[in-house]
Amino acid sequence: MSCEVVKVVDVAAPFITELKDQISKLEVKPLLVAFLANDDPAAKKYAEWTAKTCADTGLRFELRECARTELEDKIVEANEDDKVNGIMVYYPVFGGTQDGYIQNTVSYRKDVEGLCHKYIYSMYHNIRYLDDAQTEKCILPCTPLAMVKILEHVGVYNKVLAYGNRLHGRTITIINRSEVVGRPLAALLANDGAKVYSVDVDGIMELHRGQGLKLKKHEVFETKVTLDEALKVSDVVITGVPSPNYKVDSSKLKDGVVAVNFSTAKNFNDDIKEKASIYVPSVGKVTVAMLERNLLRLHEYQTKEKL
Ligand SMILES: NC(=O)C1=CN([C@@H]2O[C@H](COP(=O)(O)OP(=O)(O)OC[C@H]3O[C@@H](n4cnc5c(N)ncnc54)[C@H](O)[C@@H]3O)[C@@H](O)[C@H]2O)C=CC1
Ligand SMILES: Nc1nc(=O)c2c([nH]1)NC[C@@H]1CN(c3ccc(C(=O)N[C@@H](CCC(=O)O)C(=O)O)cc3)C=[N+]21
Repeated sequence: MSCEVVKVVDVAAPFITELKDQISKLEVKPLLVAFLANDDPAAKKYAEWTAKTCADTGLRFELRECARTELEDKIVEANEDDKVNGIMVYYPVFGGTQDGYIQNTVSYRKDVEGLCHKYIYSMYHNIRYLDDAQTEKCILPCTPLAMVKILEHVGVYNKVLAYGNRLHGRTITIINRSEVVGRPLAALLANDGAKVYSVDVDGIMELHRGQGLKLKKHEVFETKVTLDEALKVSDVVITGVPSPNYKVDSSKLKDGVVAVNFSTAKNFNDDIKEKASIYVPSVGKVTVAMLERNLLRLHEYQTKEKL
C-alpha cells in the first residue's frame, strides 16, 4: 500500500501563519458574528471549532444563538453594526428557498461565506473581481475554496498550466450537489478546467468548459453517464453525503485515484487506502482557515471604504 493520507493541518498551516501575521498588525481585531438558529449537532461542533481557531489566530468570535423566527432581524442588526466585520449563519435553518432568502439578507460587505447572490452569481459566471480595476476579489464559499487549496496542495492542480486552467485534463466526480457546497464546488472546479460529474440523488450533471477549454466559463450538460461509469474514469472523487451508512465502493474506483471526503460522516471504507494514491479523510480545518481569510479580506475592504 502506498497511499498518502493527507493531514489537512499541514494544508491549513501556512494560511494560519499568514493570518496571524496580518492580525498581529491590527489594533482592533476583526469580529466574526455567527448565528446558530438550528439544533444541528454538526453546526454546533463547527461553531466550537471556529471559536477555537479564531481564539488561536487572534480574531474575535461571537456565537449568537436565536430562534429561527428572530434570525432575519438579528442579521439586519448585525449588518448595520459597524463593530461587526463578518457574519455567518449555520445552515440549514428553514431549508429550501427560505434559506436562500436568509443567505441574501446578509450584506455582501460582511458575507464571510460568500453565499449571497452577488458572490454566487460571480462564481457561477467566473467573474473573479468585484470591480473593473480588480482591486477587490470576490468572496468564495469556504468549503469549495478549501477544496481548491487542498487539490492545489496535493498537485491535482497542474502548475505548468496557466492560472485559471490548471485542472485541464482532470476528471472529477463530486457526490453531493447541495447549494452551499456541492454545486458551487462543481462550478468552481469546472471553471478551473476540470470535467466534473456532479452526483446527487436526483441524477448526474456534467460541467466543463468544452474541448480545449474553448469556453470562458463552464457550462452544464445533462448526461447519461452512470455513477459507476463516472467513478471508473475519475482522477479525483470528492464525497459529502451526510449519512454514516453511505460508502463509496472502493472497487469501482480508478487505481491511484485522489479521494477526498468533506462530510462529517466517513464516506470511504478503510480499503480506500488500497486503491487511492492520496486520501483526504476530512477538510474542516482548511474550511475554517478560509473563513478567517475571507473575514480579513472583508475587514480590509471595509477599512478602505471608511477612509
Ligand atoms: N468539513 C467542512 O468544511 C464542511 C462539512 N460539511 C459536512 O458535509 C456534509 C454535507 O453538507 P451539506 O452539503 O451542507 O448538506 P446537505 O444536507 O445540504 O446536502 C447533502 C446533499 O447530499 C445529497 N445526497 C444524499 N445522499 C446521497 C447519495 N446517496 N448520493 C448522492 N447524493 C446524496 C443530498 O441529496 C443533498 O443534496 C455534512 O456532513 C456537513 O456537516 C458541510 C460544510 C462544510
Ligand atoms: N453556513 C454553514 N457553513 C458550513 O460550513 C457549515 C454549516 N453551515 N452547517 C454545518 C456544517 C458542518 N461543518 C463542519 C465544518 C468543519 C468541521 C471540522 O472542523 N471538522 C474537523 C474535525 C473536528 C474533530 O476533530 O472532531 C476536521 O474536519 O478536521 C466540522 C463540521 C460546516 N458546516
